[in-house]
Amino acid sequence: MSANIKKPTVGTVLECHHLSSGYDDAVVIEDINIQISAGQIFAILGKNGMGKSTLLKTIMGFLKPTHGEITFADEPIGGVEPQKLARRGIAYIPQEAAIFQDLTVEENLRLGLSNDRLLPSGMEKIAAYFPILPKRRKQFAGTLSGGEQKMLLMARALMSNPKLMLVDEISEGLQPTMVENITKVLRQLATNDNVGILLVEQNVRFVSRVAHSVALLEIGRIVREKQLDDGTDNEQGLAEMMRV
Ligand SMILES: Nc1ncnc2c1ncn2[C@@H]1O[C@H](COP(=O)(O)OP(=O)(O)OP(=O)(O)O)[C@@H](O)[C@H]1O
Repeated sequence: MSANIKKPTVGTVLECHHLSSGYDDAVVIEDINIQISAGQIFAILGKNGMGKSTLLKTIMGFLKPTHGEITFADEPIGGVEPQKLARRGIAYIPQEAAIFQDLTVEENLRLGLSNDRLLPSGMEKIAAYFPILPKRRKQFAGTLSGGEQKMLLMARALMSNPKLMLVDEISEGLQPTMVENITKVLRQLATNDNVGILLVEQNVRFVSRVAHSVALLEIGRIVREKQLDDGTDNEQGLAEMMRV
């Protein structure tokens, strides 16, 4: 797996510059500075309540920055509505299983499309990444297993050919084999499709295998950063970074 790590070489897709945000008067994330290139997987590690989801919600336009800037492909996007950002190429995969349980797999996937004519090419792409989903296209999404529902969430995001993916604790509650599967898919998306990926996670093992770069978030601030080395076991180093 790690032998496939591609060093990011191309332009910046996302930049947060002195970004702060929160809810009403409560500042939750403060002075966040990150830069993600096309083809790079950047992970933010943090324990419960540190502000990981708040960061993604701010980038995706659900919350307005109280300070600082966010740029996507060099364009400022702070406070731009989520639907507009989705059309511009940002896919958001929330922590909660945000699929429509009473719709079929295919109907859920169609919701990721701006134009129905793109369905065949979208399904082809999904078949390559998640072969099980086209086989289940007529099945109600609510009857999929928890892991399959996460796959469907990711697959729906892929239907729009995103340039940037914001992924909130995708590994939570998943079996190790499913986590491995998702690791492969994320790596391929970065390597083959040049997607920039921002993950927020608590799962050190998963992050150590999937990410190129890691930042540790503590009470809304990035306190440490680390580049992960190709082909070496990064898990112990990351676990130590979490502890100190
Ligand atoms: N809608 C909200 N209104 C007010 N405070 C909120 C809201 N959502 C989250 N918070 C607070 O913001 C802080 C950070 O929450 P956030 O969900 O961003 O953390 P997290 O790192 O994603 O945690 P977890 O891993 O548990 O999901 C917490 O103290 C939380 O209580």
